[in-house]
Amino acid sequence: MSGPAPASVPASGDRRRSPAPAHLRFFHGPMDCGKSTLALQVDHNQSRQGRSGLLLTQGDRSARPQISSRVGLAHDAVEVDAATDLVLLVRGRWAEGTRVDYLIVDEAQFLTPGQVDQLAELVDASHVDVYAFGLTTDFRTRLFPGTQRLLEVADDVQRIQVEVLCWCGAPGLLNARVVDGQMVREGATVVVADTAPTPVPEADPTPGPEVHYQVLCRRHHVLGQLGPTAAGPGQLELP
Ligand SMILES: Nc1ncnc2c1ncn2[C@@H]1O[C@H](COP(=O)(O)OP(=O)(O)O)[C@@H](O)[C@H]1O
Ligand SMILES: Cc1cn([C@H]2C[C@H](O)[C@@H](COP(=O)(O)O)O2)c(=O)[nH]c1=O
Repeated sequence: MSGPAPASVPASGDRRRSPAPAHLRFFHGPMDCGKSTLALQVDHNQSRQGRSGLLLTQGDRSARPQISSRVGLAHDAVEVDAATDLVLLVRGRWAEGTRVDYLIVDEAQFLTPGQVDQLAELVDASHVDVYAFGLTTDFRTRLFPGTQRLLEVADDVQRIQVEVLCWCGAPGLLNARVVDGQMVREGATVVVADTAPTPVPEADPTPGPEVHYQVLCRRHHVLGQLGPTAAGPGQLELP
């Protein structure tokens, strides 16, 4: 057999570091539920065991090639896009002599279904553990294609337990896209933005529409009600 050694197996063939079968694990939830934080915690715990990981992201909120969490943690990551072949990416690391025992994949909702199948191939054929973190649904409450494929093929699927609260206090599971203060239901599936309004730079003479996201409970997502903070205190009736 030719070609580089599988990612998780050191050149010596010593499998002691990875005795259990590899898994594809998917953690999902709405925006702001702690996905990136958990991704960095998993990486921290795995690397403390002497395992070597590769972190992947696309369109991180920091606008940099990194995984960043609102808790304040951040770690450099490889920026991927829809054209990235994830098997080739990992094989490239092997070819450089870098071990890859596990992958941390943030913003996994943006993966194509084919890329999710590549992750499954890395698990099954090369014993790479994959930890993927992503949004459950888009602003229209529909599964992202990458999320759907992960739900179909992952060995283990967990909804993240940290509750994000709607403005009314109920658990918020759905993401609203807010454009210039109005909740919208039409538009491109992917519009990278944060949950807080982005300040428009004073020097910018032609600012585009201001886009941010807000997590709502199902009732207020259906009603399209962003709550008193969005409309100004006291302007909307409380439920
Ligand atoms: N100042 C803070 N102190 C404690 N926790 C915080 C703070 N700011 C944000 N968080 C936590 O960070 C979570 C968001 O984490 P993050 O990993 O950025 O979310 P996601 O990747 O799902 O959008 C919030 O739900 C909240 O629990
Ligand atoms: C709902 C929704 C979100 N997005 C974008 C917005 C953010 O850039 C990311 C999610 O970031 P987080 O780490 O979960 O906070 O996804 C999008 O493009 N389309 C959507 O419908």
